[in-house]
Parts: sequence; structure tokens; C-alpha cells
Amino acid sequence: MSQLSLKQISHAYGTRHIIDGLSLHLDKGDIGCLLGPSGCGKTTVLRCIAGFESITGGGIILNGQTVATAGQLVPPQQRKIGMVFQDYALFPHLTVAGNVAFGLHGMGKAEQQQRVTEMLSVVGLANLAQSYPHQLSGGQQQRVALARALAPQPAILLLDEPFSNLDVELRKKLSEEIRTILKSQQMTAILVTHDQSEAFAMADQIGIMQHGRIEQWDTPYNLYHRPANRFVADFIGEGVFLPGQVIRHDLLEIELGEIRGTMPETCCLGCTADVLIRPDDILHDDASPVKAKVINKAFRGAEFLYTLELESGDQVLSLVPSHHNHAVGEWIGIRLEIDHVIAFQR
Ligand SMILES: Nc1ncnc2c1ncn2[C@@H]1O[C@H](COP(=O)(O)OP(=O)(O)OP(=O)(O)O)[C@@H](O)[C@H]1O
Repeated sequence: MSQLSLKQISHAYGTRHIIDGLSLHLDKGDIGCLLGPSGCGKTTVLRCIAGFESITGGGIILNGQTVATAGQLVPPQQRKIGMVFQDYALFPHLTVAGNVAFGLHGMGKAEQQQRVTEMLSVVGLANLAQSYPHQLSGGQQQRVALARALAPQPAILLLDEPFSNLDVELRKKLSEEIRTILKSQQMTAILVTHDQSEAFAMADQIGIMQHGRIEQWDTPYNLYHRPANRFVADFIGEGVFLPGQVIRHDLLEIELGEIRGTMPETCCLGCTADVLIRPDDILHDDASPVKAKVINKAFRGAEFLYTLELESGDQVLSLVPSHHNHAVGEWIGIRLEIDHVIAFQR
């Protein structure tokens, strides 16, 4: 069942067009994410959904109700929206329980207390109900903020860079935990971030934004393996583009060998295409006749990410199990093992 639809929405600050005919759709219980470079308009989209900004074109439909069109705006407090921000925004003078109860006015005392207990148990903080925010860690404070936002059972939850004040390890853990909590509540949510691993850990659908538009709205898997254009291919994951000759409509040749797969229509026979090579497409293989020189290496625990120079001078990346510890300057054997072609016209 559809919970949120943005239909060709536009927004301008004065004469500056920030959002330009942007559409997306979420069903109930879906977690969406807007991911893109700084300034592309992610927060502005969130503010339009919340009702803090009006739109200059298109429409926003939330839970079956049109909440915004050009010139018409349902005020934020009538939209049943929950929000979680990066700075937690907890009330320092209220206990954890008091913070969670804050949005529950209009409810009987006993019912309110029951809801607070239930939400604190959902976020795993039942034992901290009487603590104050300053007595909690950053991750715990963010879970209180989440419980507070979920308590009034909003139609949708908006999360604006919710983990950016936390260290990398905690971010990863908390994004997985919060996804589990949202799914357990069947809560529809939109997350804004510029951290790809956060987006991948949390979202069912991700919109890659550039200049106020969504370049591709898709699952994390498809964004990585089937990027719709060069911008998305560049933005998502790691990799390099190598020149390739289009030999047939289903065959390309690059320096490292032939690649089979369906070519995009824009790549004509005989043309040179730019072929995306991910680090997991290049395997280290001592027996391979193809050699490459180690230019750089980054230790990642289980793996090294090697930057390798081919004979032509072009560079590729390769993820290699970290017990293969080669020195910079060394030539190592590599083999191309690529599942499908991602190529764009030059
Ligand atoms: N209140 C405002 N008045 C004028 N321009 C604004 C206002 N808020 C944002 N902008 C501009 O709108 C553009 C989009 O801003 P927005 O905050 O939506 O981007 P973002 O993708 O969320 O960026 P970031 O990742 O850096 O938070 C930016 O160029 C910004 O300078």
C-alpha cells in the first residue's frame, strides 16, 4: 500500500531552483534513502515532505492525503510526521521517559506510560527510563530520539543524517539496529545521508541525487551492479573506467581480456566505450600471465585494496585477501573475473 508519493516536485529558494521535478514512491514499511553529494538538495526534499518548505510544482501524497501542491500546504503538525536529527535534540531537563512521553499529549496517563515503556523496550533502553540525556552515550541518545519519534505512531519517519555525530563503528552498528527496529514496527521511513555504507545498511530503496534530481531510484544491489548512468556508477562503490572496444553487441574487449554481456544501446559496434571495473572484478592469481604493478595498498583487515598499474599505464583496483601481502612496486599476477558489463559511451 502506497504510503508516500512525491510526484514531480519542485522547490526554489527565491529564484534559485533547488529541486527539479523529483519523484519517488514508498510503500508502507519501506525504508527509502536520499544519497548524494553535499548541496544536491537532500535535506530540502525532507523539509518539503515535513511541510517546513512549500513546493513550487508537483504534489506530495502522504498516507492517501495530498499534503502539498504548488500554492497549497497542509501544516507540519497535521502531517503525522516523526523526525530524527543528527544532534538528537533531546530535552536535557527531562528524563529518558519524559522525552519519549513528550509527543503523547492527548493520551491518558496510563496509556501514555504503557506506550513509553513499550517504545523504550523496542529500542532496548527500558533500564534507562529514569536517566537524563547527559548520562547517556551518543548511540543511546539517538535511540531515545528514535523512541520519541516513533511513540506517536507517525505516518512516516524522516531521519536527517542521524548518525553523523557518531564514530564509524557505532554508526554501522546503530544503522543496522535501527533498520531492525523500523522493520519490527512496519514504519515507513526516509533517511538522508551522504554515507554510502549507512544507506546500504538501512535502505530498501535508494535515490541517488544530483542537482535536485534523482538520477536513479533503485535497490542497493541494482545501484551497485546496474547503475543507470555514469554519475551513479562513479558515485556508488569503488572502481575505475577502462577503455574497451565494442566487438559485437554482446562482446567487449579491454586490456585485460574479453567481457561478454549485453551492451548499452548507446555503445555502437567498433566504438570505444568506458567500462567500469570494480575491485572485486580483478582477482589476484599468481598463475596468470597478466601482470600488474602494485602502486598503492590500503589495509582493510580481511583484505588489501591494491591500486595496480597495467602495462598500458591504466590503473585498476583489486580486493585481495590480506594474507597476500605484496610490496609497493612488486608485479603480481591478476585475472579478470567479471559477471556482467557496465559500459557507457565515451
Ligand atoms: N534556507 C535556505 N535559503 C537559501 N538557500 C538554501 C537554504 N537552505 C538550503 N539552501 C541551498 O539549497 C541547496 C540544497 O541544500 P540542502 O541542504 O537541501 O542540500 P543537502 O543535499 O542536504 O546538503 P548536505 O549534504 O550538505 O546537507 C544548497 O545549495 C543550499 O545552499
